[in-house]
Amino acid sequence: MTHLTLSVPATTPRLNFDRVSYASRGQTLLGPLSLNLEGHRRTLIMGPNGAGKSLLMRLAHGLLQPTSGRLVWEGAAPRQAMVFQRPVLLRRSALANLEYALAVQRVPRRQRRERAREALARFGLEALARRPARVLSGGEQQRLALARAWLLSPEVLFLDEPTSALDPAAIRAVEAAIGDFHRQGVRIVMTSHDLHQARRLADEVILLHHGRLVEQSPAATFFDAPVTAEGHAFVHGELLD
Ligand SMILES: Nc1ncnc2c1ncn2[C@@H]1O[C@H](COP(=O)(O)OP(=O)(O)OP(=O)(O)O)[C@@H](O)[C@H]1O
Repeated sequence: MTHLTLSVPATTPRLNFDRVSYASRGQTLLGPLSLNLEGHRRTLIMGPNGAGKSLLMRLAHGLLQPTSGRLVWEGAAPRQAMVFQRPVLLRRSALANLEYALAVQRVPRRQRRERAREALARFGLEALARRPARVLSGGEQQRLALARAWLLSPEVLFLDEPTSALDPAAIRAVEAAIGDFHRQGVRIVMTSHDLHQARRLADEVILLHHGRLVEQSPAATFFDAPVTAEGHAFVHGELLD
């Protein structure tokens, strides 16, 4: 994977959750919660299964609308991309998947091939350009999804459990790519179950439990001296009930 030049933006977009909640069929699944996503950080959203991590991400990225409360970007909403646990890829080659993403962005046809190839090379996929995307391994598919996100030039990248189906080598490759995005100036918001991964990547941790915000702390605080009893239990691998 090629290394990227450093270009951290002077200002990072800030997203305010103001008493946001999300309900389905009369049942509140998330919130109400208030928090800010701010600064050029890597925020890891953690919590047990069903805590509401994916819902929080989907609300932040605008895929879901809150049932009450407000989500507000300070200033204009930034360019955003989202990477999912299992990438949704088209039934065509790796290269054609990226060319299609550029076509959707109305990039002129004559520029698409070169930019798509550049993105494949950046994520170490140039040898797989002609291979059908759906036969790529899980790790290769995830790198292709990251390459596709890269082509959107996001200011904020949301990642929902991007490595939970991958082996250690593929996890390392995806984590390295996330680090490159961040060094390039992209704000990272990511969900993970994995405490080791969070220790490697996080600048800040948000802990959810039963749809509630339990703790939002700098990573050093969260791992060394969590503020809440739930945070303490979570960091020590005890089950939250
Ligand atoms: N569209 C929906 N309709 C009804 N219930 C939903 C919907 N989406 C999520 N839920 C429920 O909301 C709760 C939170 O789901 P969410 O996917 O955010 O959890 P999570 O923390 O990401 O869990 P996991 O770690 O298992 O992925 C779960 O109980 C889930 O079943």
